[in-house]
Amino acid sequence: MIPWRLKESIVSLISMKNVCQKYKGNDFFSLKNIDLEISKGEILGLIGPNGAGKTTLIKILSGLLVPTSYDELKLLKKNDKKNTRVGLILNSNQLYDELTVLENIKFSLSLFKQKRTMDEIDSMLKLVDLYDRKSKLVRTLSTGMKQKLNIIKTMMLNVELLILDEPTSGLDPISKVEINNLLSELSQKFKVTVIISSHVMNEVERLCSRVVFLNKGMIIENCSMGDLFDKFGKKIYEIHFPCEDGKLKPFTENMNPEDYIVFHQNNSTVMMIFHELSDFKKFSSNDFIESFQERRIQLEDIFFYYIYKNKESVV
Ligand SMILES: Nc1ncnc2c1ncn2[C@@H]1O[C@H](COP(=O)(O)OP(=O)(O)OP(=O)(O)O)[C@@H](O)[C@H]1O
Repeated sequence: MIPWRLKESIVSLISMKNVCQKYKGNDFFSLKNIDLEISKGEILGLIGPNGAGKTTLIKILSGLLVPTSYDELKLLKKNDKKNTRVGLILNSNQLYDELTVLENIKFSLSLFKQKRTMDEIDSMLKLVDLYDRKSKLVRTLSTGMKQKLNIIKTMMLNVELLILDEPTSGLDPISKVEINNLLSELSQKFKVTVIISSHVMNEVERLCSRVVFLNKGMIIENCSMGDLFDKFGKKIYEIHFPCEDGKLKPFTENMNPEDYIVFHQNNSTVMMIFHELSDFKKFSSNDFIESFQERRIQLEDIFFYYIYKNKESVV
């Protein structure tokens, strides 16, 4: 079972205070005043719209980028044997297509001066159903198989922190589920800390124990998945109106603006109400409404909430 709540004995793996990043030539900060603690064993979901700063943060976490300024920056350094402790899997092919599956693993091990027995390699290959393909050239693998190989190859380096940028991008729904199951299994089996940056909200919701929400370079939410859903309640009411904002006033005038968002989608105005709605009959029975739906709240709804609140779109 995926843990929703963080365990009591929290050991901090990474800690940063007031981290800022401004790229050369930009007149804005890509990251602004970032305070973040990452604990051992957690699966952290990094979410936010395009350009929010997720990749920039990942680069800093993996030591690829030194931020413009910071008050504190405790990252995972190479250990005494000079082995890497951070595995970074970017949204690109990090394999050698003209080498076999096994050769790719062996090359990676030798590059990072790590040793694995053939039994250990075989058991990892079996874990991801690639054992029968170990002598095949990587270019003959599907995108999903390549991603699985990328992940186990990195895990065999004994990393303590695995960072993945869009790990399921370009994969079919089955492969997506398989990759997420693999990450969950690896986290539990090897106690590795996992950070994933993703736009696929239902995956983050299912996989991650904590979520960090970035917007315009700032952290606007950072809490356990359980606490986030406690905050927003269990249900959501989604109401579609014909596209005439003015007519919404009778519906919204007695409501707390913090409880709902309004935005346009196709030819409709969509209203999402986030807390128990006392008098929802007035919505469901109104002729003016195109559709009224009561459903379980999802992370994607909360994502919408933060984005539209940030745009001050409340009617
Ligand atoms: N090397 C760079 N030089 C200048 N600006 C950059 C550079 N890298 C990123 N940026 C800018 O910093 C901001 C944050 O970019 P970043 O790639 O971190 O966002 P992101 O959340 O990963 O976006 P996406 O979801 O689209 O991948 C953007 O405005 C981007 O244009």
